[in-house]
This record gives sequence, C-alpha cells and structure tokens, in this order.
Amino acid sequence: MRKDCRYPRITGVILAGGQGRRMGGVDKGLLELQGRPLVEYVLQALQPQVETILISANRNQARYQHYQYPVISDQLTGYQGPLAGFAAAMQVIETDYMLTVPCDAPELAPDTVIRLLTALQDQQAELAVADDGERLQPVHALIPVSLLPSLQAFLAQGNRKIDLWYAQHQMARADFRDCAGVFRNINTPEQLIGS
Ligand SMILES: Nc1nc2c(ncn2[C@@H]2O[C@H](COP(=O)(O)OP(=O)(O)OP(=O)(O)O)[C@@H](O)[C@H]2O)c(=O)[nH]1
Ligand SMILES: [Mg+2]
Repeated sequence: MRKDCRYPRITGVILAGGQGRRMGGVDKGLLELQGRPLVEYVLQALQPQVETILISANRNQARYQHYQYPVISDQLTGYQGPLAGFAAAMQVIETDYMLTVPCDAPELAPDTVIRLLTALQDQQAELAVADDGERLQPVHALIPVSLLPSLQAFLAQGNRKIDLWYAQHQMARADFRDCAGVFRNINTPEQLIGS
C-alpha cells in the first residue's frame, strides 16, 4: 500500500448484508465457489489495498467474525439495500474514507483503490465510483465518511436508491473499461455453476 501523503486512510467495507433473493435467499458471502466462501476471495484481494476492513452482514454474524474483522449489521432492518450497510459502517469507521465492495464479485481488481483514488483526485470530486464502460458499478465506491450526515438525511426521507444519493454529490467515474470482467458477480445458481 502506498503511504505517501496523497493516500488517505481507507477502511474497506465488504457488503455481505443482502437477502440473496435471486440465489434462493442464501447468504451470498458464505456461498462456496470452488470450495471457498465468496467473502474469502474478496478479503484476499482487499487486504493489500486498505488499512483495515469491516464486514457488513445481517445474518451469520458469528461465521463472518471468524475472519477477525468487525462485523457490522444494518440499523435499518429488513434488507433495505446497500445504503443501509453504508450508513451502519460509516458510523463506526475511524478512517477518513470508506471503500465499498460487494461480497459476490470474487475477481476484485488488485488496483481498485488506486483507480478510484486517482479518479477522485483528478476529477476533484467528493466520491468516486467504478465505471466498467457500459455502466456504473455503484457498490464499488470510494466515499468520505464525512458524508454520513448527508446519507442519514437521504435515508430518513425514505430514499434508498444509491444512484440518487450519488447524484447529490460531485461524483468521479473511475475508468475500469480495460478490466470490466472484474465486476462479474454471482447472483443466481446458474452464474455460480458457470463460474
Ligand atoms: N448491508 C447490506 N448490504 C446489502 C443489502 N442489500 C444488498 N446488499 C449488498 O449489496 C451488494 C449488491 O447487492 P445484490 O447483488 O443485489 O445482492 P442481494 O441484494 O443480496 O441479492 P438479491 O436479493 O438477489 O438482489 C451485495 O454485496 C449485497 O450483499 C442490505 O440490505 N444491507
Ligand atoms: Mg439486491
């Protein structure tokens, strides 16, 4: 990890708090791909890139604790979406920035942080989100924890859509066109079998 002054302190947040409806309601982070839970692939790719890690989970917390990182559950109950996980994590994070990644994309790029941080700085934005060339990958994002009051206000108004919250802030798009395959994620049993 680069330690120069342009590299802020970052906590990686693995989002594993979803309902996994398309997978039949299973906890996707614990779903095994070639004998290993998906969360382990993401942990391995994330560890060299960030100072510390949190796992956002709403079930099987004891199993996630086994990885020796704090496990944070949403305060908004009932699987209200990734922003609920963002808010719960931001309340406990002690670094200036949070990098969010989903638990179900096992090929996480080794330069995810560098690309997002470079985009953030070059575009002088508040937050940065990955762009695979066709679409935004909204849960691959670098976000300052100082935006927590903004997020809480957004959620308190009943909003849950991630793109709408990003639209309230200056958002940099980080270019991942050359490696769009890193966003391949596993949503259905067919996708798991095909992996
Ligand atoms: N903390 C938290 N994370 C969530 C929530 N909903 C989705 N996520 C995470 O956000 C990421 C993207 O969500 P999806 O790919 O739709 O996963 P999912 O919601 O579990 O799956 P579906 O129910 O099939 O949509 C995944 O890493 C999920 O674990 C939530 O309510 N809370
Ligand atoms: Mg979902």
